[in-house]
Amino acid sequence: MSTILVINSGSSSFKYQLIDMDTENAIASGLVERIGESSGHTTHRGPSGTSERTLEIPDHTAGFRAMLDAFAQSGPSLDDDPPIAIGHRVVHGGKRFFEPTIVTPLVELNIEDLSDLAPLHNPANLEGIRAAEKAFPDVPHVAVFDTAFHQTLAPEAYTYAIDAELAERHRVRRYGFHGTSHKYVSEEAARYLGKPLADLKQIVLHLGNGASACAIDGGRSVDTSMGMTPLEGLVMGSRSGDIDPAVLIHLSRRAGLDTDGLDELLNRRSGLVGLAGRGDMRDVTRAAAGGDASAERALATYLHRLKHYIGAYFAVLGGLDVITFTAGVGENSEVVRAGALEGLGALGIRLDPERNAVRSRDPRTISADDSAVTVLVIPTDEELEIARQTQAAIA
Ligand SMILES: Nc1ncnc2c1ncn2[C@@H]1O[C@H](COP(=O)(O)OP(=O)(O)O)[C@@H](O)[C@H]1O
Ligand SMILES: CC(=O)OP(=O)(O)O
Ligand SMILES: [Mg+2]
Repeated sequence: MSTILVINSGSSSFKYQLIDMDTENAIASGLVERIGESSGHTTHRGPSGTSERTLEIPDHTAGFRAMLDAFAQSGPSLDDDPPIAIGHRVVHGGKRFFEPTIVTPLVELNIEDLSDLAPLHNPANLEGIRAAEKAFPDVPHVAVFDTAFHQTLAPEAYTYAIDAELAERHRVRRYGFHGTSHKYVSEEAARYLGKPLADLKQIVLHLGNGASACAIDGGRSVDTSMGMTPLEGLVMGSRSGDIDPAVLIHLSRRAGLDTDGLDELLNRRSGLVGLAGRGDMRDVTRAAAGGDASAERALATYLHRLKHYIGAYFAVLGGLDVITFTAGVGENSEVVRAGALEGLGALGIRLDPERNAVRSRDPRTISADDSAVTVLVIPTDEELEIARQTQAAIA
């Protein structure tokens, strides 16, 4: 059996899947959570069921070891049947990386060099790569970049209107993220509808802990809401998304916040956390339904921003065939889907409330039959997409 192990590292957690490339089925998958907190947690699903452990996981290296222990204890054995390659999600590829790339010491240096553009993500990605190289020194490691899918953005979509020379020197431009997910989901949408990708104007709303919108024309990313870093755009779990840049100037002058303080504010104490004191959309929608005023405000702000991007991308695309919701919030929250599309009948967007209420792990249509724009829910599978690209890179 040829398998590929995929590591999708986040700032305080990582997900993994061992995928059989002949069938594209996950033989094992799991989650290592709360890395760096006093009690970490692992969940491993393998052929013999699900096993969980609570233990201290100080860093991603320890997290990787905890994953190897889970494989050793609950199977399948990675010693008896080692993967043919390891695929790694790397969030920021800057201007250098547009393709899945076999990891070398030079590639690692470049990923490290891009860390200040993705401080929550690239250091964790690199730590995952290094731990994996120690455990599997004899197989190729492939980096698959979140930024790669957005290489098709036109200059007017990636340019910030500041001093051009300064921007060039400091690599300031829109790169965009979640590209692996936007690519996978937009291709799945075309497949589900039985229509050529080349004929479709699509908006994909990737709403997880981090969230981004993407306008896709004929399979090419033409605009996306995240920017130079994964901070711009939509309201997220703990990130602000769009904000008047002068707010930073004001807060540094009047509230005594230095650059680290501003970084911490915008990346960790903003978004749903900043507005409602909690970053998980399940808690926010529950509290809002119970009449909690700050949760109501947080949800309304989140939905207003989403609607704003849907309208903007309709205009950028010059028409629209499909809107697809994906990732944790997009796949699971009927309240968010309904709220984001409420009042968009004039754009030909009409939800069917009964279809929207269906809970399922399958791709599904949630728009009404008379809706000009088809609205879908499609579960993302970044790990499968990374495995496919890893296989192509080593072929
Ligand atoms: N039933 C649900 N209703 C609303 N939100 C949900 C539900 N299930 C999961 N979520 C949201 O999904 C988020 C995680 O999404 P996910 O795509 O796994 O994020 P990430 O990959 O960024 O960690 C959680 O923080 C939670 O807010
Ligand atoms: C790029 C990004 O924000 O990723 P995540 O949603 O996994 O935090
Ligand atoms: Mg994610």
